[in-house]
Amino acid sequence: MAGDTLTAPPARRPVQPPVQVDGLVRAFGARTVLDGLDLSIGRGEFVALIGKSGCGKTTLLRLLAGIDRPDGGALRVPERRMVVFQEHRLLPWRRVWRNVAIGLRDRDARGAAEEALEEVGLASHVNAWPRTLSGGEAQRVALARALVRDPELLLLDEPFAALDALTRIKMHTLVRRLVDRHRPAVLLVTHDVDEAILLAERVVTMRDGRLAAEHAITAPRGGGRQDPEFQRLRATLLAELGVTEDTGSEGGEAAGAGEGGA
Ligand SMILES: Nc1ncnc2c1ncn2[C@@H]1O[C@H](COP(=O)(O)OP(=O)(O)OP(=O)(O)O)[C@@H](O)[C@H]1O
Repeated sequence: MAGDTLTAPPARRPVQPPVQVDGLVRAFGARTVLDGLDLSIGRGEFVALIGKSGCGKTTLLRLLAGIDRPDGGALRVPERRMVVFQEHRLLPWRRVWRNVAIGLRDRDARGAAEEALEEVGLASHVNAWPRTLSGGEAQRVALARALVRDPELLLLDEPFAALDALTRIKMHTLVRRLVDRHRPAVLLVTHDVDEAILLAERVVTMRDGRLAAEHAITAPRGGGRQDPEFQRLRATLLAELGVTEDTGSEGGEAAGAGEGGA
């Protein structure tokens, strides 16, 4: 009879999310910036973090990057993690490919760098000097430098904030394509509500040192700003941030970038 021989199904280990943060605390003097923050990011998940200026977004990102240490709580992050900052941080005395290849132990570091540069559309700039690049090109090199290391976690700290609106739109498309291909877990810190909705799968907001709310993005990708779901979420997020849409003003500085759709 079927079932006589009972073979236990192979024990399945629960899949641990690459990023798991529990009760994170970080204080600077008397100011507690992170006050028991919890966050988890799944494998290949793209999370955007928004919140008023000074609420602690970069502080959290620096802790995840391992640049800073927490005062309390637990933090689990993958070993292979890379950060792209608002400014490109390229070394001006090294050619573009060498900037990408810095610290690579591969025997063919140059080949790997060239491949990554091709992926971001800069195959023709392999031998260029950083000072000859536009802002958008330099940020693409910074992206190539991050991706060439095949990170399990990609931390993006307002990487598009200093770019003009058109370049920003192109960067959105590029980043989404690269993330779809490489599938790292991503945390994007941004002031731009539209950017958060267009790029992420989940948007979390931060207030008083903790996550205040989270929203799964259900707006269809490529639906653009006119999509009703996009509009609804945008209004919700702006309200959470205390932004009055009429004037576009608030205590912080969250706003849209003027994008028709990525
Ligand atoms: N090393 C430090 N020493 C002292 N205070 C700090 C330090 N780093 C951050 N802070 C303070 O912690 C608070 C949070 O800063 P953080 O840069 O994380 O905010 P943010 O949300 O990223 O702001 P913004 O959106 O303006 O970039 C601020 O009040 C800041 O002055």
